[in-house]
Amino acid sequence: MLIQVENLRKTYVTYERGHTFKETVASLFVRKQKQIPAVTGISFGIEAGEIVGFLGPNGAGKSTTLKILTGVLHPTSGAVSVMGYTPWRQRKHYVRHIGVVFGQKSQLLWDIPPIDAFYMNKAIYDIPDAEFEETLGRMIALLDVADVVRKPTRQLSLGERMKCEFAMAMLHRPQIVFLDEPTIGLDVIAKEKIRGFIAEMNKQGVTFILTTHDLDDVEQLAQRVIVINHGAIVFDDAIQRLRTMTGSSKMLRLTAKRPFGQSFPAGTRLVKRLSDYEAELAVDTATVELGQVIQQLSESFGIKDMSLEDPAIEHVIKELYVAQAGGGGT
Ligand SMILES: Nc1ncnc2c1ncn2[C@@H]1O[C@H](COP(=O)(O)OP(=O)(O)OP(=O)(O)O)[C@@H](O)[C@H]1O
Repeated sequence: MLIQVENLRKTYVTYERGHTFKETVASLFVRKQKQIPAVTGISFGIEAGEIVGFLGPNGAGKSTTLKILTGVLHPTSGAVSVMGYTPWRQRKHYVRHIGVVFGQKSQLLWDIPPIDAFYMNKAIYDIPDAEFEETLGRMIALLDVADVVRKPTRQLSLGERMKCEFAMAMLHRPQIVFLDEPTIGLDVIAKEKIRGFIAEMNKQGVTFILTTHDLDDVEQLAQRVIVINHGAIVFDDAIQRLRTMTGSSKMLRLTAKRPFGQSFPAGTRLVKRLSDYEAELAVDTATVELGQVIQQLSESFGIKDMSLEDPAIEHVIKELYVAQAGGGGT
């Protein structure tokens, strides 16, 4: 196992200042402690070569987990082993094996071109000349940034800068790369380019752990998803399993020849009636055969047009969040 996390907890401790002037002055003398349980005992393992997506609503504890895994934050309790390292204890040696890209925080230097920052990293990581030139050439070609890397960073578009952030993160050939919202704010084309790059690096053996609010990132990249809510894991499995969690495993959009009546075939649920002739049905393929449903629909209403889709993953995720909000923590 490349990454092993056991019962990880992080409780932030902050001090209340009070709202009024009097309370603020009083808080200088007697500080009232406030505990924020950001991660409440999570465990998981990640194998080499995986791409794992971390999903969860705002404040769920994703960044906190990622910060602990990259060694910048100490947990309150629990154990983490990444390639045999305890990230926050052996940070100096550990960081040579990992890469980090934060969509909201640049690793490049604003006033100098990325290429100069790359050479600074070469020195920091002590990368041999030949290895560095080879990796740099490969990254520049893959990301198509030959001209871009020579312009001052502050002149770059967000998409160009993100490509350079990725190039920089890969120069010391990390085996694991942590990504925090890597496609945030990017246009469709830039997103595709970045996702293509991640997939290519993964083919070459790099393990990726990414947090994102963009479900397309997850759908296109991750084989596995860990959903975290209120600091606890509420789902950890293959992305395909997420789709089937709502029970209805196929969405059927139908345009009929005759107007719909009141009843639809058993094993289907009317999701949306778009008109007298158009409707969206959820088909529970665990209890009824799809072919049978289609035949019944054809007999009852006639089929003018029809499409079949998996349920939107967004829908499943929303249900997971809601279920947790009602059920409290684990
Ligand atoms: N330095 C800190 N001090 C106190 N509380 C913090 C600190 N950092 C995060 N928190 C709190 O811990 C909880 C988890 O935050 P975290 O940033 O890990 O969530 P997240 O899942 O990454 O959210 P987002 O999607 O909004 O980035 C939140 O309630 C947050 O307010």
